Amino acid sequence: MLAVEAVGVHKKFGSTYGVKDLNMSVEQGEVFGFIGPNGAGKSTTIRMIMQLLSPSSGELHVLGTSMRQEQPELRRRIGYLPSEIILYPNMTGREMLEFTARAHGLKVKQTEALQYAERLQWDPGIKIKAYSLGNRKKLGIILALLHQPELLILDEPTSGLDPLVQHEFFQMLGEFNRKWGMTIFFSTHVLSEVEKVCQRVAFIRDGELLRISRMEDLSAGRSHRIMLRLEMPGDQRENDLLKFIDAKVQFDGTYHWFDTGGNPLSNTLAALSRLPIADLTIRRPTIEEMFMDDYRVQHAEEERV
Ligand SMILES: Nc1ncnc2c1ncn2[C@@H]1O[C@H](COP(=O)(O)OP(=O)(O)OP(=O)(O)O)[C@@H](O)[C@H]1O
Repeated sequence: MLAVEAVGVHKKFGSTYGVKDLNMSVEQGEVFGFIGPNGAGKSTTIRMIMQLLSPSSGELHVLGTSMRQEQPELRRRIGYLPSEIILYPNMTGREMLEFTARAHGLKVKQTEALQYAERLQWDPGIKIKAYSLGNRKKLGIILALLHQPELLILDEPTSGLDPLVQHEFFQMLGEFNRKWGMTIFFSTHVLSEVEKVCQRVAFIRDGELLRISRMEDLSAGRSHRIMLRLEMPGDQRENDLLKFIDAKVQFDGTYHWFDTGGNPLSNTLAALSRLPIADLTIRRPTIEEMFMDDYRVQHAEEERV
């Protein structure tokens, strides 16, 4: 059984698409990252998985159940952290925990909620209206975990959490995944987050899923991006050394841009040291650039076939 399976799913809002022809499957027991810029369609997808929106067309299955009809029972098997959490402002954190636990037929002391609170450095004794953004987020995380769900859906879980708490949170996710086989689906726009915990990652943009990659395939053997300004002005693309480093070197009027390709960075730097450098920036490609590179390569291959 798959945890999530989308086949040709579209979601239209009037004349615009939230999601277009989404085809994706998430295995049970997998930690799956869902990456994309603002407005890409991440929350729309998550809201369809959570039955808060219905697909306009296509087939969506969650934990083996079709989303064609309301499936209230399914909610008990899923933990959900929305990107914006709605809470009762006059309750304390502990009262909110008790309230949600009761909805699951549980008492807080039967759950691990207070251990999670300690690990996330969260104080349950404060009124919700007095919580900072980070503390609201921590409460949202604990509420989503309270009933130890089979499938945990996290929409931008780390915004507002400081780095130490983020680290602990990722540790916890890894433990739940290993200990209980919890499937974790989380959306983010931060590469370092998916690198830490995800086995596979999907990239979505403008409502379209561009690609799904295994984490190790995405980052293996990646080149660096170099941005170089030379002492001499003007287009130096015909310079033998630059052509040797990357035959596809580009020039934007001020800077030359190129990739190290499969060459070790030290070889590129040794070659560059023979040029009169005025300014130099070296960076890893962003996740979007990685996906776009893979996407172009894939399409070029498809066109050749
Ligand atoms: N209820 C709605 N009514 C109309 N358009 C919507 C609605 N919800 C989302 N959209 C549109 O669908 C597209 C996808 O939005 P969505 O919120 O899913 O993106 P996202 O990837 O979650 O972005 P963000 O990171 O900014 O939350 C956007 O163009 C958005 O304006």
